[in-house]
Amino acid sequence: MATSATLTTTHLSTFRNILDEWHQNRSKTTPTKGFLVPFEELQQSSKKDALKDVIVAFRTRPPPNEAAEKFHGDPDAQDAAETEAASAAVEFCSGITVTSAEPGVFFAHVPGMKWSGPTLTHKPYEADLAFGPDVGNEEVYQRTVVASDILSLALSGGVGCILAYGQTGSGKTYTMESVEHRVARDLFDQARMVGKRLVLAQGGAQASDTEAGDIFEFNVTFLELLGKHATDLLESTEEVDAQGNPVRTAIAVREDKVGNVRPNLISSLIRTSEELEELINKALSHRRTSATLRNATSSRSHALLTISIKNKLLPYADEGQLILVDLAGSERHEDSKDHDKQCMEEARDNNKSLMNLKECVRAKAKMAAEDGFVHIPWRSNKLTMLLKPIFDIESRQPSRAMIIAHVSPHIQDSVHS
Ligand SMILES: Nc1ncnc2c1ncn2[C@@H]1O[C@H](COP(=O)(O)OP(=O)(O)OP(=O)(O)O)[C@@H](O)[C@H]1O
Repeated sequence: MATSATLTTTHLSTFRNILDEWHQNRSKTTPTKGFLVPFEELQQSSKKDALKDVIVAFRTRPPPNEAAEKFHGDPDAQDAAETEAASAAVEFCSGITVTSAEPGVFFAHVPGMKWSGPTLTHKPYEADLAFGPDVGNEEVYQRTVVASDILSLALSGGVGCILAYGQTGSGKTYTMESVEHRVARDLFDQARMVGKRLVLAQGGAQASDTEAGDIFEFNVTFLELLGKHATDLLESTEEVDAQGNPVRTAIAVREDKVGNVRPNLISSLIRTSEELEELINKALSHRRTSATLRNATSSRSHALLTISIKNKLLPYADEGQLILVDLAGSERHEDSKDHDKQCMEEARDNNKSLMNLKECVRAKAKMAAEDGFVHIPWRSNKLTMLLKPIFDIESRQPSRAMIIAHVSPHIQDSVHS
């Protein structure tokens, strides 16, 4: 049985004691194994064999500083107001336990109530990787994007996709923006290396001055999907609506006559890391944010950055694609109850598209594991239609999806998690 928010707050100290005891017992029985390769050795590591088509990583954010301090108890907190503030803060930090490890697991500590008093059920969830609150953005990037070799896959004509998934306020944009900037930093160096190998393989002499642009052409689009409405984040506009949000041209998301989903977006030719970085900054500054109960700067939309990579040496080869997706947050009913009608509809459409995405990811993972046919319902939603290169089983292109699932540390979110 799940408890209400009030009940959770009332029994926080009991929950904290149960949790402390659980942590003590767990450390005796299950030593944490940690990551297979230490961070310092990651760059040299060649652990790239047997990569899966779908890789899932958990990430949790640290609680705000003052909440962490209060969680460990303030013996001097005497008055009721202080205790109440401590209780409110404590809610932030006791709902889950994520230990950084590979393979990874997170425990949701689900509060409940029995005749004998408050209880916590410790539910484990497994994934390929897990990042606790102490792991920084560079390490997350190295262990996900770099270790899964997604840039090389896209440069070799495949489709690489990185998705940040999770509840609103759980840290998706924090992760994804850092991934986007690091991809901008690394893509052209990686392209130069892949390009040189290609020139050699074609019997050409390895020219030390081969540049990424000699071999590849990079075109970038940036789409925002809010509810059912798609717009182009690279479109500049001065016009704003009654809420002060920029008014942009609606973009149709549909299959064309030959089955491609190619929305009519501004496509920018990019030649250097700096140009890509500038474009990302421009698009992100256009992204709409609004305050929600859980996040003062919630994005509330899906943002898809797509880098198409044409190989100039192999004009008939498939174009590689790198798709970086900062998904809209899933919102519980309680999180959206203060929304106006339009926001409610958007939250409902967002949740629906996320459900659909989950179905497609599960079907793709099942298909990869069983090596047989599984129907992937990617046509049911605009979001999954935009991810057709990943989900279409008729596609000849190899693909890999890395899902970074963000888990809120808040105890009242454990049921949702
Ligand atoms: N790992 C982290 N370390 C430090 N701060 C973090 C971390 N993750 C998130 N934050 C901070 O938490 C706040 C919420 O994060 P963010 O906006 O990324 O959440 P979100 O999941 O994208 O939310 P929404 O779906 O509402 O847009 C931000 O202020 C962000 O800087």
